[in-house]
Formats: sequence, structure tokens, C-alpha cells
Amino acid sequence: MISIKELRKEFTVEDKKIVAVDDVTLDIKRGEIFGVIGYSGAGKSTFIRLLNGLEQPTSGEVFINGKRFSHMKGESLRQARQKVSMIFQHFNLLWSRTVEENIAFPLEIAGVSKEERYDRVQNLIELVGLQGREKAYPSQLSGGQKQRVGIARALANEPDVLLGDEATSALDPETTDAILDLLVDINERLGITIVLITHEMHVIQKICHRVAVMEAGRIVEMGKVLDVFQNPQQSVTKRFVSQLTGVKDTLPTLEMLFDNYPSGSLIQLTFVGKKTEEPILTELIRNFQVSASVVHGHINETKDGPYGTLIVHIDGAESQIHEALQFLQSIDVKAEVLSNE
Ligand SMILES: Nc1ncnc2c1ncn2[C@@H]1O[C@H](COP(=O)(O)OP(=O)(O)OP(=O)(O)O)[C@@H](O)[C@H]1O
Repeated sequence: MISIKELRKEFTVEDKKIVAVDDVTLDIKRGEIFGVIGYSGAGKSTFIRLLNGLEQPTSGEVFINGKRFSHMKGESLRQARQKVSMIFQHFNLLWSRTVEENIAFPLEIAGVSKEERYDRVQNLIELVGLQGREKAYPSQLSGGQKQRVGIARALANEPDVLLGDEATSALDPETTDAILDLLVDINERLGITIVLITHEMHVIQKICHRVAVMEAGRIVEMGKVLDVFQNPQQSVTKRFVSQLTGVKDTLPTLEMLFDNYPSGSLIQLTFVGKKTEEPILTELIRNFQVSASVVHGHINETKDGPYGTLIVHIDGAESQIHEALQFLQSIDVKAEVLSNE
């Protein structure tokens, strides 16, 4: 669906070269919700702007639906861009137009007749749940409602791809979840491919099928969300994942625990899917002569099922602890012995 090959974007500022996107190659499948996560300055905005032709690459190519999107110009770029639309952090609505006029705007530009415009706008208003607010102006809407207008407007020309540039970053957690649910609904109902850039792991966890982690212009890690969560490789990915599991927040407590429990081991267990519901600790205590107490626990729901993190203190004979760890591995629970170094 979207094929990106050796994409590179350089900027020159006061004779200094900045490589904002550095040799990115990846394929995004039709109907997929694909997330790109990275800290500020990683190159996410530049990357997404390259996907909709707002920036031209220094080198490399973007193909959408088999068509070479990068390097297009003029009328062909304008037409191609109708099939790739975008929603923004600050909504980018026209303040002097009502909800329905905002949504109709791209249809006017595309030359759609008045009657058809009316029908399509009514359908879109229903799709995004804005019935009754048709005549309101953006200043009269909440943040979540504004983003619903942004989404309806982005869908007006029936695009194949919807791009989201930090689409929920300006919203409170509850509204964020409602907008993310709407995006999943749209993805499932219309089969539209969605690419989101974000610095929030919550967004990735809640709705993405796959994630790419971006750092200094490069994709440093990529995979199915659950796989990346369970087995983060790069330190930047580990930082994002720990943000979500809350493990980072417990670190001072861990340090205290290392002081308080000089014997035994502190072990971080990571498990996915059905295993989150199984009584793993009960089995440990029953089958091995160890004691196990929970220090920290967290379960997150992802699109492909639950993902859990548990930090336990296990005490007992070294050989028993060793066997307990082997048992965990045999049932596909990742067990990492934490150290205080
Ligand atoms: N038009 C531009 N001219 C010069 N440098 C730019 C331009 N756009 C981006 N950059 C630089 O490219 C790098 C990547 O920026 P980009 O905005 O793509 O990152 P980001 O991950 O989206 O971060 P943020 O979330 O803070 O916007 C930064 O060093 C930035 O200063």
C-alpha cells in the first residue's frame, strides 16, 4: 500500500546540514494502523510530511498504491493528495466556517456538486458523531469535537490513507481515548490505512497494529506492537515501554528493595495474551520451594491482546530460583533478573 524506499530529507540551516529523515525504508500494509513513535526532534513530522507531499525528499521514494508519490508536481500531486489526507494536533479548522462548512471545504475544492456535498457531509457528520452540531463554529466546540470535524474533513474525499500528526496530543486522556476509538472504528468500517506519528506510547498501545521507533531520523526498531513491547531492543524503545508499564516510576522503590532484601532475586516478568490471566505465581510457589511476593504489577490492553509486567521478589535456594526461572522460560514468560547496578 505505502512503500517507502531509502527516504532521506536534509535541511540546511546557516550552512549546517541537518538530516531530519535518514535512509528510511518500510512498507505499510493496506488497512493497517501503523504508528511511528519518537521523542521531539526525531524527524516524525518531516517523515509524515514526506508521505503527503508537503515536503519533497532529498533522495529516496514514496509509493502509494503503486504510484510514485514523491517528486510529483502540479496537478498530478494535487490529485494524488486527495487520496492521502491528514489530521493535525491543533485541528487546523477554518474559524469563520461552521462544522458542516469546514467538512464541505475539500469537496468544494474537488468540484463536487452542491447536492452531493450535502449528502456526503451529512454522512460524515453521522460517522464522527457530530449530529446536532452542524451549525456550530469551531470556537463553540470542545477539543474532541474539533478533532471530530478534522477527521470528517479528512475523510471527505474518500482517501485511501489517513495521516495523523500528533492527532490526540492536545486532548485530555478521556477525549484521547474517544478519538482513538473513532479512528479504530473508521479503520474497520472503511478499511482505510492509518499512519500516526506520536510521542505517546498510549496511542501506539491502544490502536496500532505495528510500530516503528524513530530516533535521529532513523527507524531504529519496528515490529508488531506486542512483540516490541515484550522484547524492546533499543534503549529508546525500552524508555518508551517503561513509560507505559510504570516500571520507571517504581525504580526508587526497587533501590530500597535491593537494600531491604539482600537475598533472593528481583525478577521482571513480561507476558502477553492469555498468560496475563494465568496464575503463574501460584504455580511457581507450588512447584518450587521459593517464596514470591509482588513488588509491582501492570497490565495494558493492546490491539492484539493484553500485555503484562510484574516485578516479583523471589527467595529460596539458588538452585530452586534457577529452576523457577527455567520453568518461566518454558511457558514463554520473559523473566529478567533485575540488578541494582
Ligand atoms: N523546515 C525545516 N528547516 C530546517 N530544519 C528543520 C525543518 N523541519 C525540521 N527541521 C529539523 O529536522 C529535525 C527533525 O524535526 P521534526 O520536526 O521532523 O522532528 P519531530 O520528531 O517531529 O519533533 P517535534 O515533535 O518536536 O516536531 C529537527 O532537528 C528539526 O530542527
